[in-house]
Amino acid sequence: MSQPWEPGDTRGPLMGGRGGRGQRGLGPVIQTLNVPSGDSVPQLRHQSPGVTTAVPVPTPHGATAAPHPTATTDCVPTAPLTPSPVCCCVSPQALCSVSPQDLAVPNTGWSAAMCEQFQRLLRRAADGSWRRIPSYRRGLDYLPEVVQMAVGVVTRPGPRLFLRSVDEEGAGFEYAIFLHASGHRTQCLCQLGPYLEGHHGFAHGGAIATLIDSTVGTCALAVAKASVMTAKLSISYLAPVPVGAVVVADSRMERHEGRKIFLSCHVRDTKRDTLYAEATGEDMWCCGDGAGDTETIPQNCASG
Ligand SMILES: CCCCCCCCCCCCCCCC(=O)SCCNC(=O)CCNC(=O)[C@H](O)C(C)(C)COP(=O)(O)OP(=O)(O)OC[C@H]1O[C@@H](n2cnc3c(N)ncnc32)[C@H](O)[C@@H]1OP(=O)(O)O
Repeated sequence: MSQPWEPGDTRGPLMGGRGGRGQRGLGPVIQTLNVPSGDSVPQLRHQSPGVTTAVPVPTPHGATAAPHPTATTDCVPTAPLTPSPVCCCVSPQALCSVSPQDLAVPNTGWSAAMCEQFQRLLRRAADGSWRRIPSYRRGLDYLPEVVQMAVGVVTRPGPRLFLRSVDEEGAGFEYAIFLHASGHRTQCLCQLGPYLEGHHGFAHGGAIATLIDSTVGTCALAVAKASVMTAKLSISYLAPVPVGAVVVADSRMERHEGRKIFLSCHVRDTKRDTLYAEATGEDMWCCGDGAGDTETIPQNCASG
């Protein structure tokens, strides 16, 4: 029997297939999902605390469920976005087999709340104090500054980025990261989809950790301007995050010492009423001596 998917297959076990994202545009809970066995898993809506979300219910014959009540189809950004970068990778044949698609923009899986917050952050970025960071399926592809600083010469396509491993719009992580002009702070607007469920109706702690690690890691990358690795991550989970919730992970560099960058992160709801998690992390320059200095940056990225 053939494997449902194999390493290197960009579809992954529960994914809609190459280029599937953007083609179907059906949102998080309105599709019949393909599972490795070939069975289908229709999505039914389930009311959990504070959110309407989806639970997959296996049936022998999949049915198409009704659209997600919060999904929107007119989720079109009104403010100008950073244009998708031209593919300028070192090995175009290897890296450009899949056309680059910036995924840090609204799709039909984004809830109205997610779209609203995205627009708010775009408006805030209009004065240049923040910028939206494009995001792709493959973490380092098509992003010249990161390709150059992180890996130098790329000879083969990179693996898929964990956060972009689900093609179904709205089913996994939907997010856009904004980088402060100081280069010392990142904010990730994120909607946690039904595939990230842990306890019934709530996001898995590992999903929250992934969100935090990525927000912190992007901040560390921007600080280091070189390849960094997470060396330590300490998270306090303070309140469960409902599946489907829109949250903001806010990370900033606290200081750096030699090769170590010390960062903090807070995950809140968009109204800042609920603090879901707080974290501290240490990222390390992978090579060299770091910045060579000790620096503390408490103030210069405080806006917003
Ligand atoms: C412009 C921006 C665009 C952005 C565009 C975004 C693109 C999209 C990006 C998404 C962003 C995703 C971000 C994901 C980030 C991961 O998920 S990374 C994966 C998880 N992390 C890992 O796998 C790391 C595994 N660990 C390691 O590789 C190694 O242990 C490390 C951390 C590199 C350190 O190893 P090493 O360089 O050999 O260090 P070593 O010489 O042993 O020790 C040096 C010092 O560090 C200390 N140290 C070593 N390890 C540790 C530790 N774990 N904890 C604390 N201290 C330590 C030692 O005690 C020593 O201290 P001193 O004696 O000097 O005082």
